Amino acid sequence: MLRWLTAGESHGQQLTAILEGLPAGVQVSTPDLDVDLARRRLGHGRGARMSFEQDTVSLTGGIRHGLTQGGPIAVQVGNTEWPKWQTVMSADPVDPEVLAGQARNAPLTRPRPGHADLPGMQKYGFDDARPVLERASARETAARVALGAIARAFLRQALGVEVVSHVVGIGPVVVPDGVLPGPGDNPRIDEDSVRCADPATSAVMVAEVDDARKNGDTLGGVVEVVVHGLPPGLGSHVHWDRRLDSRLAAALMGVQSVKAVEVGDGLETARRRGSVAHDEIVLAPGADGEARIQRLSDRAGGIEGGMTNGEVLRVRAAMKPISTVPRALATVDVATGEPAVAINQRSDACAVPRGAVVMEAMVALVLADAALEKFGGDSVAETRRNARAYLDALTIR
Ligand SMILES: Cc1cc2nc3c(=O)[nH]c(=O)nc-3n(C[C@H](O)[C@H](O)[C@H](O)COP(=O)(O)O)c2cc1C
Ligand SMILES: C=C(O[C@@H]1CC(C(=O)O)=C[C@@H](OP(=O)(O)O)[C@H]1O)C(=O)O
Repeated sequence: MLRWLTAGESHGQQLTAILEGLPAGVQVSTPDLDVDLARRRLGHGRGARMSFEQDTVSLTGGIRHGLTQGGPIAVQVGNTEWPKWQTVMSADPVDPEVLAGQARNAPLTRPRPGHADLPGMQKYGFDDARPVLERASARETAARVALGAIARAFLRQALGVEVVSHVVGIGPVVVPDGVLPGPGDNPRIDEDSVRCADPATSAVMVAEVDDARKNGDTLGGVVEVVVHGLPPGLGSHVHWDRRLDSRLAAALMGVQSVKAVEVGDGLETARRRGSVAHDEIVLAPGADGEARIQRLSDRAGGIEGGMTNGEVLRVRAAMKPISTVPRALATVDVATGEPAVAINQRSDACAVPRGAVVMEAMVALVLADAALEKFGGDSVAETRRNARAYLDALTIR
């Protein structure tokens, strides 16, 4: 079983993440994590912080000379702004007079509709939104992306699996049907400022973000994660919490701002008749010339009965618009009980392109867990052997 946890606040010293259960021998080092962390900072519509945040990453446990050792892997991602926040975010008590002189420490009492501020204050008994927004912030996704890079390395080395993503919608602008990134397409898609695989739609998305920003507004959208090279049989039909689709949905829904998850053609499938909703099975010659099982379509998004079916996996996550709206929304000042406008500090205008990289990380972590459940292995070589033996033994393939 693969387990992972993150800790740390948006303006704290650093984020910390632990990944436990990965086999030994996975080749991964700091530059691999840097690549994905840098991808997560990009995107038209990003806020000011993403232009200067460095995401200084350190691997502090579980990896030696570029290879995993089989023990828990510890990762730290430093926050560039820590020097400015070290008094306000100090773990240890600070002299109240020193704190009183810190403008940054002024209580935030005008909760933002759509953010965690108000329910978090009510639940944890705070009269200041600071402790809530510090942990609710999607800053935490930097830690998940660092772990996702490790899971990605494992999937690639053990199974030849590639996880890619693209933005399929920003606000009302959506890509045409049929745009599907191939296994090596991430670098090309990363070059597009909204991570859209269709250049014509990308230009309209950029204009939409510019228009929202000009009008003091924010946008959400939809990302699709596409996974190539998965064997059939990851996940299971036998119990709800072993289904791969339920595990993917929980992981994606657990990303800040995600409001819906769709597997394959999802909602559209519900509107179709059965005769045109499923993926018919045929025998056709494979690369080696032998007859192999193939599908005439991939409407299911590569999952049937809670298991991978050997086709390309496609999952979508819908992100709501950023809740720190510059044209600030109505709220109540919880200190005075008077009507007010919500807190509005610097913020992303649209985080969908960055969100796509986070979704990749979550999908990679869930798939690495499912692959280890199916194939086991204390070394990546053992996982690889087990997977090969399983595939070779399939009577129907
Ligand atoms: C990558 C990413 C970046 C985000 N950036 C911001 C931001 O700059 N400002 C903001 O108010 N919300 C931002 N959000 C969304 C908030 O974290 C989210 O609205 C908050 O957690 C409450 O949403 P929830 O109810 O879905 O958890 C971002 C989300 C993601 C995934
Ligand atoms: C810091 C990140 O995203 C942050 C997510 C976020 C939120 O409310 O979710 C609010 C903003 O934080 P700040 O006000 O410090 O700029 C974003 O920048 C990051 O992704 O690394």
